[in-house]
Amino acid sequence: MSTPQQDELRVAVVGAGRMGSDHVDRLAHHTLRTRVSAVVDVDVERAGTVAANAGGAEVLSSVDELLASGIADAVVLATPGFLHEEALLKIIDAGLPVLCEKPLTPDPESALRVVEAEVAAGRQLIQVGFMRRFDAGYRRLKETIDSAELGELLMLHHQHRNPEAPAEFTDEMVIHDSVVHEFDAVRYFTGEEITNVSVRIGRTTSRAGTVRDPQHVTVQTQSGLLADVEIFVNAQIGYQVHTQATFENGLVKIGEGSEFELTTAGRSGHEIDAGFVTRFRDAYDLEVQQWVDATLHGRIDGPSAWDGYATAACCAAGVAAQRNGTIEHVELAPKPSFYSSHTGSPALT
Ligand SMILES: NC(=O)c1ccc[n+]([C@@H]2O[C@H](COP(=O)([O-])OP(=O)(O)OC[C@H]3O[C@@H](n4cnc5c(N)ncnc54)[C@H](O)[C@@H]3O)[C@@H](O)[C@H]2O)c1
Ligand SMILES: O[C@H]1[C@H](O)[C@@H](O)[C@H](O)[C@@H](O)[C@H]1O
Repeated sequence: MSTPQQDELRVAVVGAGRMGSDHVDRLAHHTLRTRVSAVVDVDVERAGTVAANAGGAEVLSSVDELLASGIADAVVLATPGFLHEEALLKIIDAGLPVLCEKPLTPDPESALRVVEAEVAAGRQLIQVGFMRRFDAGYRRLKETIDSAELGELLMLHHQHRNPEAPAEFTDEMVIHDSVVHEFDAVRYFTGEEITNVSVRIGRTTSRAGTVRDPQHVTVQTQSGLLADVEIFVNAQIGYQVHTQATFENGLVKIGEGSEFELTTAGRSGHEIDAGFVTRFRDAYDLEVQQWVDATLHGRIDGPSAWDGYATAACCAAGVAAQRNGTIEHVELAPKPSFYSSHTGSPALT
């Protein structure tokens, strides 16, 4: 377990797929005061290949084996979301801090069990991987909202476009895999809970496979603010995550800019990211560095298990709204006082 005296955090990465391998690379080569002590995957061959990029990391095949080994001070959990609950309960039991990729769990019942286990453990151990809170544009917009320099925030408009969804993507995953980020974003920007969710589905792209795509999601917060999301998971054009914020005295757009704008032979424009790994690279880097540093000091500063639970409750309402075509109320259990002083707003550095 980490102590304030420790100067290097030994991290085990569980799940060596797309996200886990990216985190191994980040921890091994782009993060200070840490090293990857183990890579854990049921596919040990994959774990071995990924561990080779983190010289000296052990290769293990299960969370049980990891916890018995004692070779990690903290865990990055990057297995598919439906496997998170079981792993998190074991990691909490072992008293290890964990950066859990989103979603905390895909449904509110299991998410609440995780929250209750953390409360019973008596200290915060979980940070959820809502990396957008570490994106420079997100942080600047949050500062603008909090400072009230443009007056009151009136509305938020989000566009979330993926180039294409995997074949196994479902309507439910549109909500709990993708829109979960906007549920967290709205809660982060406003500092309020979301009270209701509706989903409308109109024309569908011929490229959509088994999902209905795009979809239009609207949420409302405790004070009445409306926010909407165009979620389009087979948009073809690349990866885009934009937000427009409408204030009483102005408008802010984030995510649409570019450091590289090209004009040539009758065309002008900028490149579009191919995926989240590049669009949010700086945000993931900062997320992981701040998590390592906070963990070395025995703290969790980023999005909490409560944020994971509250967004899971929004997802349940969103899936019901998709199915019923109604405005669905978000049901939340009482918030334990345990989380009352935790804002989940990382320090603005
Ligand atoms: N923050 C983001 O932007 C972002 C982006 C992509 C994925 N994610 C999240 O990261 C998580 C992983 O997604 P991914 O796209 O990397 O998935 P993936 O399918 O590419 O990788 C998952 C890995 O977990 C391994 N695994 C499965 N069961 C296991 C078990 N019981 N123990 C150990 N390993 C096991 C698989 O073998 C695989 O290597 C998901 O929760 C996903 O929602 C987050
Ligand atoms: O799992 C991914 C990931 O969370 C991305 O950040 C999001 O943009 C995608 O829509 C989702 O499928």
